[in-house]
Amino acid sequence: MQVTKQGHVAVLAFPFGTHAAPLLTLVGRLSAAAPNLKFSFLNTAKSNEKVFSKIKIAENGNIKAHNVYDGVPEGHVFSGHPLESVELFLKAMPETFKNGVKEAVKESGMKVTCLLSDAFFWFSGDMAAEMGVPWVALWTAAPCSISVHMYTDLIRSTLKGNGENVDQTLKFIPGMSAIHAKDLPDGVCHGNLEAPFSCMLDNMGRMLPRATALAMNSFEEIDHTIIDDLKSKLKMVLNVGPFNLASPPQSFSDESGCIPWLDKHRASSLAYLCFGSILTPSPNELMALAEALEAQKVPFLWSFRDSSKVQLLDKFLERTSTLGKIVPWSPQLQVLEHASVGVFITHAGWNSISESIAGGVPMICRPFFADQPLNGRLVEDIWKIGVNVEGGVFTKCGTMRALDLVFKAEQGKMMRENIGILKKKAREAVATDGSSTKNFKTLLEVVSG
Ligand SMILES: [O-]c1cc(O)cc2[o+]c(-c3ccc(O)cc3)c(O[C@@H]3O[C@H](CO)[C@H](O)[C@H](O)[C@H]3O)cc12
Ligand SMILES: O=c1ccn([C@@H]2O[C@H](COP(=O)(O)OP(=O)(O)O)[C@@H](O)[C@H]2O)c(=O)[nH]1
Repeated sequence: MQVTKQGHVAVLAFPFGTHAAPLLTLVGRLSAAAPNLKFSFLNTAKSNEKVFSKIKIAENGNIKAHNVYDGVPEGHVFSGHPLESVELFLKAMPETFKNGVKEAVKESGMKVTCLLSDAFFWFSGDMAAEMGVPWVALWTAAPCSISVHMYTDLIRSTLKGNGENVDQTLKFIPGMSAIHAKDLPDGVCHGNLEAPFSCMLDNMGRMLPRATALAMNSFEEIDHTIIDDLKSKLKMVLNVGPFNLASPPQSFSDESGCIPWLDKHRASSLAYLCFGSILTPSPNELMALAEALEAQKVPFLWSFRDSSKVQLLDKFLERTSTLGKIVPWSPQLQVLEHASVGVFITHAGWNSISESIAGGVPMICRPFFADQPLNGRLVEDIWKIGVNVEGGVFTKCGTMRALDLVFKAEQGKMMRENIGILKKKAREAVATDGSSTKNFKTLLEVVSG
């Protein structure tokens, strides 16, 4: 599948969480299929450095990183508020990207022929209209969560007047009868609805109908009801994932020797733990989690990124040095495809869930924020491919019970069967005549004009 058309695609990346990485992966796929297209990848310097070092994109020289202002004033002293850098970045938009596009056009000598942005960037509709080019938005989370943002007004008006603590289900939205109001991201019907991030999500839901296409890191067969409903509200909905299956297998670095360590273990015998690129559980939860693994004698591979907290586990590691291994970073795609991994203890970030499905590994979820509670509900109640920790936080007893459920109970057997079915559907979607492959061809036509 190759197109020869020339053009210049301006790509706008959200530099927090794991958003820029899947967007760059998609750009790599598009560039390989359309080698005469130039891609200007606009992102903060810090995020560009991270994603371009980790993602080995087709070296055809047509993808160029452009650093945009991150919104942090010179000499700024951070307060330590977790959202501060995000809100500074949001405040500086869209000027940061408008300036970035101007520079990319000047440097390449080519007018922009398509705008490809993270779906968060609702202002891309106006930017694309001013340039007279298509706007393609990429939603890097689950189909269910973008649908929530499309229905924000209806959710707010329907749930209005019910106390914050009244637990309502969204039975008035197609495909969401099992979703609870408390599962929703902050900014939809709870939290500070006037906060910059909440306003961005609200604007996104209003502006997406102007997008020429909404691309998603998912596959149609995962949730036909919601995806069909999205198609009734948007011009074009193109599920072109799971990205980790749709892209050709990449060489990967395994500096900590994870794969050789996994090779020494029996099939479905161990737990893999990772909480994404932003989060680390509290010290109390870390200790509870460690005690549960030790008490159950479950071998574990733990990707633990927070060097300031890892010493909390020193004593635990001394006692369990023959049981488990802690690493600062793992080749997660390859780990989840390894036969020895029997359960993935995760924060329920979408990329992690998508990769666990691709690997056929049931999950124990401990959601923290954003779309993670919603993803945890999908895992436990809709797809039945895992469980959420009791009470929403790691305790020694609750985690031991969850491990027993997955490894020893009949319910765990059912989870493995269910995720095996989803894994098969995901692989069929990216096969030569699969739904995601067909959608990618359509996306390529839109992007290449
Ligand atoms: O990095 C983030 C920082 C922040 O302050 C807020 C968010 O919110 C979301 C989000 C919000 C609402 C929603 O419906 C989905 C996501 C973030 O998205 C992250 O996306 C990942 C997939 O690309 C993954 O699903 C993570 O769990 C989300 O946190 C990031 C940030
Ligand atoms: O040791 C690690 C930790 C994370 N990841 C990758 O980081 C991403 C985490 O994305 P997710 O959406 O789950 O969570 P977020 O980072 O957005 O909270 C996934 O693609 C993982 O494969 C990885 O490769 N190795």
